[in-house]
Amino acid sequence: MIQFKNIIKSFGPKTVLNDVSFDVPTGSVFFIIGASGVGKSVLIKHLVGLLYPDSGEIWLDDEEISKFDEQQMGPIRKKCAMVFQHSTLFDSMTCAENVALPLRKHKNLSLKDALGEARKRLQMVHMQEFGDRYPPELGDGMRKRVAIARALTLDPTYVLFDEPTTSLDPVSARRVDVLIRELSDKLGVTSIVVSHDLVSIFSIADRIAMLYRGKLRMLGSREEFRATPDGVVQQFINGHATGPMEL
Ligand SMILES: Nc1ncnc2c1ncn2[C@@H]1O[C@H](COP(=O)(O)OP(=O)(O)OP(=O)(O)O)[C@@H](O)[C@H]1O
Repeated sequence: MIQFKNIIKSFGPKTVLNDVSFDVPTGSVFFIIGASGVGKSVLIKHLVGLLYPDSGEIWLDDEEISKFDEQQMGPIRKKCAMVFQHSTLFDSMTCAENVALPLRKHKNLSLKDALGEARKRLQMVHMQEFGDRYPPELGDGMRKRVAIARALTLDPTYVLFDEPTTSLDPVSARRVDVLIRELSDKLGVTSIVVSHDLVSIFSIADRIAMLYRGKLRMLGSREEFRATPDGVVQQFINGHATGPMEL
């Protein structure tokens, strides 16, 4: 379980997160939503030690990671893998070699064993037949799935997705949604997804946290979000140009 407790984070005079608290239940697909610039990426960067709160606590499986130094964050980064918005695959390596890279680095496997493990991860994302292809030969959706396979190499408990469907065509986006759902349902992975994609949110989220003007505006299920009388939430989830939201 992940717990954010009273997180405050400012950059200079600008307070981005102002007393944000919520829990992410284990095994769930948990979405963090909100307008551009509201602090969604800032929040998830705290989970891998890319940022630290000015005050407040972050707990991950009974450890207060917001107090951890760089060395202590090492094992946390294995437990908590991140899939960045833009694919960070190496173009000069095959997909299997890309996925094998963290195994070679962290598990000291031989090339042959690492490639064998990599092919298993590619199978998890339904990309097994593309192991010998190079990333530039593939479309954006397939590259995203290879990046997800690479994030799975060290058997993480948590996978953080930063806008995984942004810039994908609708069919590829839905395939990525299905995959994120499968990772939770079949492997028990807890997925934290930062997204604006309303179709994704309302197809696969177990729980949703909406940030607004530095605060947690609402935490709930898809049904609770659909039913809320909160005008700000309704404007956001219905994508209305006008309404009470201040941008
Ligand atoms: N390292 C940093 N230094 C200064 N300001 C930062 C830093 N990182 C983020 N910010 C600011 O924090 C605010 C929130 O940024 P963040 O990237 O979390 O937004 P977001 O909700 O993920 O937006 P988007 O949906 O557009 O990606 C922005 O105003 C951004 O400029």
